[in-house]
Amino acid sequence: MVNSVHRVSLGDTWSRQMNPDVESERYHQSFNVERLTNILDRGAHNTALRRKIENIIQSNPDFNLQDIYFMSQNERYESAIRRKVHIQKLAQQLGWQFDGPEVVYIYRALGGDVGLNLHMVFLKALRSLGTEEQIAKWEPLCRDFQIITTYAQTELGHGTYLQGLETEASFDTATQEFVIHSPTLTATKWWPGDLGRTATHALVLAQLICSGARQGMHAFIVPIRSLQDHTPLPGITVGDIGPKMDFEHSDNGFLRLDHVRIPKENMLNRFAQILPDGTYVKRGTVQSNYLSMVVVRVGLLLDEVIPLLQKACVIAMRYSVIRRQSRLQPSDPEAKILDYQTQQQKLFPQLAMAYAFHFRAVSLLEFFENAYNTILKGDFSLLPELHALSAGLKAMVSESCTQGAEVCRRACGGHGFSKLSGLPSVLTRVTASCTYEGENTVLYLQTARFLVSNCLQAQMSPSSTAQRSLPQSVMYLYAPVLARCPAQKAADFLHPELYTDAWAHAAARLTKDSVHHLQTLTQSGVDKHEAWNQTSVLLVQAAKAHCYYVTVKSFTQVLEELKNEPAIQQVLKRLCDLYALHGILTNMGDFLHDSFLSGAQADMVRTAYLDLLSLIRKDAILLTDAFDFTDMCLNSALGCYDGNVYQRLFDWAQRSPTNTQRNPAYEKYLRPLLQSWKAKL
Ligand SMILES: CCCCCCC/C=C/C(=O)SCCNC(=O)CCNC(=O)[C@H](O)C(C)(C)COP(=O)(O)OP(=O)(O)OC[C@H]1O[C@@H](n2cnc3c(N)ncnc32)[C@H](O)[C@@H]1OP(=O)(O)O
Ligand SMILES: Cc1cc2nc3c(=O)[nH]c(=O)nc-3n(C[C@H](O)[C@H](O)[C@H](O)COP(=O)(O)OP(=O)(O)OC[C@H]3O[C@@H](n4cnc5c(N)ncnc54)[C@H](O)[C@@H]3O)c2cc1C
Repeated sequence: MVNSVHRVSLGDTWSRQMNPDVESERYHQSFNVERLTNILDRGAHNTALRRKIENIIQSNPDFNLQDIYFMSQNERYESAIRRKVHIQKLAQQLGWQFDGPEVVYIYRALGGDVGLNLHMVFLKALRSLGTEEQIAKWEPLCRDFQIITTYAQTELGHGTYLQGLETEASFDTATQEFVIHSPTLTATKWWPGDLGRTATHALVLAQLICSGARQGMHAFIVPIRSLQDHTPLPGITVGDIGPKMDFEHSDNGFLRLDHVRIPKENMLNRFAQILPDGTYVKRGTVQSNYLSMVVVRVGLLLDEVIPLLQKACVIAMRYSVIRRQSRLQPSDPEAKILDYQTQQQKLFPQLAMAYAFHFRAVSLLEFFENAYNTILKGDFSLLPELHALSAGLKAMVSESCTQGAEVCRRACGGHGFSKLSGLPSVLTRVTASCTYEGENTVLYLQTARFLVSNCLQAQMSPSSTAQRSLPQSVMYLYAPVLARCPAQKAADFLHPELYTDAWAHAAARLTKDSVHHLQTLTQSGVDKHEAWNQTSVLLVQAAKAHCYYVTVKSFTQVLEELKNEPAIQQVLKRLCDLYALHGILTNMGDFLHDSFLSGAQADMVRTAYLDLLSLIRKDAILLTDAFDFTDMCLNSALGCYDGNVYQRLFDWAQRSPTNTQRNPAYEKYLRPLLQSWKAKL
């Protein structure tokens, strides 16, 4: 079997010997797993390229991920840098583009455990905010790693509120330079990855001051370390921010700037420029310089966040078919824990979500690819919708993937608490994504702002011409919404149109309620900002429902495109149904609130949902196999393709330094303690 050989750790002797409990799950295939993998990869050619890269990585000992669970922070950092440097050498030898698909696949193969990730964030910001000449100057330096870069925006005192950033960039007309300065302790840059011990240049986001006026946040390329000996340059204080919950392989850092001078050309000028006399010339809005965050938010869903939930699902699902505990019938052998309905209820919604988010993120990426070039040319018409979609989806996906990863971890019982399961690392890593690139609540509120402004527009001009000009993703706000769900039996809830309408109804109702709440407050004399704050819990709820709706809608569109592949369509439809219905069940209050659903219909939803669990059960392992993670990438004793969990857990534990080194605590404390009683025994 070509595929299984690809997936297993070739160095492991037991990899060829399948655990029969996992093997039996693969006997009867109701759909073509390879074809589903190709769909997820967006083409068989991508699957082939990805596997080629994975084989190169897997057979090269320089990329070994063994033992990372036993490493200190320093060791993790050093090994991540080592891997990155090897990748760079390999890319040169094999003629890969430095930001080509190969590099994305290497990142995946190594579970993201590579250094210098902020280099790509810098590059995305350069391409978004720099002029063509600036890109032509700096991009080759990045490509060849003549410089190592980071993105330094967040400060000790501010991360979310970018208007509050304190770092100053004052233009000096006499020398035609910017003076970059941290005026207070709270202006210290804090958190940027690769800053603490590595970067030579930082893209510093600072308040531009020219001719005495503050012009908002702009981006400046600032050299921070010597290219000769890597020491901090004059005026620079830089270091590592200390231990973190995860991201130990990355040296998140701090940076203080004491009147550091940089040339005028180092301000990224796509959307704004300073004339030699200090006149400020604007080509966009203050928020144009936020574009790089939109770009990064879109990219990290498919490259970083969603794969973490997919991995958690693979690990927990494979473990759940080899773990046997208790009996379903007193006379039966012990049951696979995946045969318990409660275990299915934990894991299958996470699996459905992993698929739903994947397809939603692909659709967002396609929208982004269409909008991005027009935005770069100064046409901002699609930017508000792109910002609202990317902010809301980043928030929903990271939050749900974090919750999902924890569900998967706990579903593995005690072994899920062991780092060797791979699950704690998945969890702590995905947790970070709820905060970086925009804290989630704040991002939901950005989406809500877009919903409110479109809802108000609809109220003001309800004509059909006005409605047609509205952004695609919020059209449903204007469509006549059914007051009651028409379902009469459980099977009716398996119609994609029915549950998509249900989600549209809930999202529209929550948005309209928020708008009504805002209007009632302002009409009663409450200041509009205070009214916003007093409505913000409702607004976040509306934004979440909107994101759920667009995700359900994307998934149903994917199903329509699979009309000619009935087996795959059927298995994915079950996941789509489960995703939509699980959301309705867990937010039932929103659907009962205005009697859109009746109590009897709520029971039908539950019936349809529970029936789906047993249907998905027989395909569960194949659906996780389709993600096609290699054992190396999973790095999990519980999640390996061959299912040899117990042998692996035992063998990996032997490698712990605590089992191979002398115990200093015995010499220092335990021996004296034990020996003090010797005379009396
Ligand atoms: C590869 C994996 C490894 C992991 C790497 C991790 C790397 C991590 C890097 C980082 O974390 S970098 C730092 C990221 N920081 C943030 O994301 C900060 C979050 N804050 C913001 O985005 C903004 O400050 C804010 C929350 C949007 C608020 O900004 P502001 O107060 O200026 O705006 P508002 O008054 O709320 O809105 C004004 C107006 O502007 C529109 N808008 C806001 N942001 C954008 C945007 N990005 N693009 C386009 N438009 C935007 C907003 O909708 C308003 O429009 P109107 O409603 O007035 O039309
Ligand atoms: C692993 C990691 C890597 C990072 N990498 C980088 C990097 O490379 N470069 C970089 O510049 N930064 C980086 N960051 C910083 C990150 O972008 C910020 O921490 C993030 O944007 C959140 O900002 P904050 O810390 O100021 O949170 P805060 O805004 O202080 O959030 C604290 C609480 O306040 C609430 N809150 C704040 N404002 C509002 C509001 N207006 N309305 C309602 N509630 C609000 C939030 O919802 C949250 O509950 C990184 C962070 C992490 C954890």
